[in-house]
Amino acid sequence: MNQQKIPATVITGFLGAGKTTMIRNLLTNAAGKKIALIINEFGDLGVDGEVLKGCGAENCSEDDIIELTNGCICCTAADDFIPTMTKLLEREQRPDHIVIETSGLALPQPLVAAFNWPDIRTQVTVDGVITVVDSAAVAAGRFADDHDAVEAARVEDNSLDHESPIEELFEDQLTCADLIVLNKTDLIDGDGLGRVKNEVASRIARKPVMIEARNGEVPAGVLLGLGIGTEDDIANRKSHHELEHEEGAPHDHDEFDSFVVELGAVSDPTGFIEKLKGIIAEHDVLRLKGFIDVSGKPMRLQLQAVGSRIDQYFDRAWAAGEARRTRLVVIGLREINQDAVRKAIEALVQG
Ligand SMILES: Nc1nc2c(ncn2[C@@H]2O[C@H](COP(=O)(O)OP(=O)(O)OP(=O)(O)O)[C@@H](O)[C@H]2O)c(=O)[nH]1
Repeated sequence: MNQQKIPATVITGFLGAGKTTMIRNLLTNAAGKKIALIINEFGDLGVDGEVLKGCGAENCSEDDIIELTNGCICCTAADDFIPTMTKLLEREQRPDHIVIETSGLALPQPLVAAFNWPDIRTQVTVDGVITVVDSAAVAAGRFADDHDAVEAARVEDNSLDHESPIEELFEDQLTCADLIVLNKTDLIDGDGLGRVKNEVASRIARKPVMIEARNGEVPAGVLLGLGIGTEDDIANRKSHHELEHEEGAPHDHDEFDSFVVELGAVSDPTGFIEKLKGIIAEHDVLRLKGFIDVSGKPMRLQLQAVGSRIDQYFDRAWAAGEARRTRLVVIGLREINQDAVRKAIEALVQG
């Protein structure tokens, strides 16, 4: 039986950071995958929903864009978010990926915790939390382009149960992020970008996984892992080059690199995954996706990692006559040392 779960990505970031712009770009560049969008906006009254519905992307129809306007998604998860997810999962044509755009004031942690709800946990896997940062604002010593507007919205909003000052919210959104998108880099110079990177790094204890973007243009493979050929069929075996030139892809993205590592069976998947985390951190791997052949197990272990978040579950039995193997697609920045990553991963199964 196929027990494939639907990956869900949470996108956070302050008002005006560029979340909607990034998602809009994503919808026109989604490698033919069907995306459902849950948008939580209660401050700016359905504007983002209208913008996104208006983009006419085939893989995300108006029905697939669901707006939650009854309050902050992280404060009302049980009343609003969970029933919405349940309905989405009951649909005959289920999405390939769920994207949740939180309001700029949401705390990601409670939302991520909501994915542990019994009905949801069995059908959906949290792919990752992506936090979009307004680099121009941060370089100028603020967190948002209109800092006062964000603060005013926070103070005025009666539906917010949490009263974190804006700086704490910024830190929470960064701390929870598996991938940080430094957007609006067109508005700053190299020195400014350096300051932004330092500022972001100084606010989180662990090593942040950061990428730079203009107008939220990040390939769907990097952002959501879409179109990355982890399966064996030719249609899915898109090379790095092909991925960059998908129809509708805005630009070529020479700043990213992807490659495949193939291995034999893994006898200790827990130890393997733990060590894989170290390799991901050491080599700044942005995303890793694939499956593991676990010795002696009839099912294959599906694996997806965004930054240091790794999720794994047995998705289906190996078919009769199917060659069992471990296959991982690795995505990093252009500078990634392919050989070193490959050797490090290979060494994990060589005892
Ligand atoms: N110069 C520049 N402008 C950008 C970039 N990304 C987004 N913008 C602009 O910034 C403004 C805010 O972008 P949105 O995508 O609406 O931001 P958001 O995070 O969705 O904001 P809210 O939905 O209000 O929380 C828009 O006018 C965008 O056109 C960028 O990389 N560079």
